[in-house]
Amino acid sequence: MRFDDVWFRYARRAPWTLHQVGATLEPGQTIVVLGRNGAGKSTLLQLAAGVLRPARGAVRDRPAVVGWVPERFPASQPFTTVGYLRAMAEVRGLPPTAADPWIDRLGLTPHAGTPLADLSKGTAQKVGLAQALLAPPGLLVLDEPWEGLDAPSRELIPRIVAEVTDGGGTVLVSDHRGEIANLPGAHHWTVADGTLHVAPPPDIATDADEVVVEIAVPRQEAAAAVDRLRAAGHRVLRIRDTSAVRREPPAPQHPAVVSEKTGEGR
Ligand SMILES: Nc1ncnc2c1ncn2[C@@H]1O[C@H](COP(=O)(O)OP(=O)(O)OP(=O)(O)O)[C@@H](O)[C@H]1O
Repeated sequence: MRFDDVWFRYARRAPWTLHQVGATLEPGQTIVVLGRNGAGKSTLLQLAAGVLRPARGAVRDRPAVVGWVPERFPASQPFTTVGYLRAMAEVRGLPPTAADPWIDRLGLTPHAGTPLADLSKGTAQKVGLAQALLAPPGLLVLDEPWEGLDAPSRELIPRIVAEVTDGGGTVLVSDHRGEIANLPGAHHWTVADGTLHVAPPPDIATDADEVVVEIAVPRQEAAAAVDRLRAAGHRVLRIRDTSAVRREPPAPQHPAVVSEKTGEGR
């Protein structure tokens, strides 16, 4: 997918919010969008998701399934949590019960019968996250997904991001809270002065007494391996699924988990 010389403004005579945006998003990539308040991060994400349309240029080759989590989930809809998510599953062409695993995983079960309008901000955000994940997204767009979430839910975000990219999806996420450190290997895009600046993933920073050990594990064991490594005090720096990036057919490939022993029990 790519931004092909995209220009956008909110009104005909208004100054351009974004101009001359050109960038490519590859399958399997995580891209973190940085920038000061009002720089245009949300605007860029909405253009990526197809919520906004460019005034000039185009967003090309957008994946068929887009998961879009806005900064504020619009909770003023006449549904309960379970009613909304099951209806969204049907909109996606799925059985209504496809919503149930996400209700469970995101800790929404106690709120299943609660009207959306009565949910706390964090719980409403989780409903927004669940609806975006009902069908595996080829593009997942997360606008400040950590906002309002409790600590256990915040820890879920990097894991969900890794699952989407491991499956060959692309994740575009904005971040002004510095949670970016939890998405190792992500590309950094910065929006400033109405334009987009693209940078490759920063080099892995290591302490003088550390080494990087690359290991490969079966795909279905990757999440458990990451959990075990972290529990043992290692830093997991990057999860790479080269098969997904190259669009090769699913087979017994081996995603690499890069781990560092800190020696300090971090
Ligand atoms: N619906 C709108 N109508 C008019 N102007 C808008 C609209 N939404 C955003 N803007 C303006 O466009 C600019 C970019 O806003 P945007 O929300 O994309 O920035 P942001 O980087 O996401 O900011 P924040 O971190 O505060 O969410 C800002 O000047 C904002 O006021």
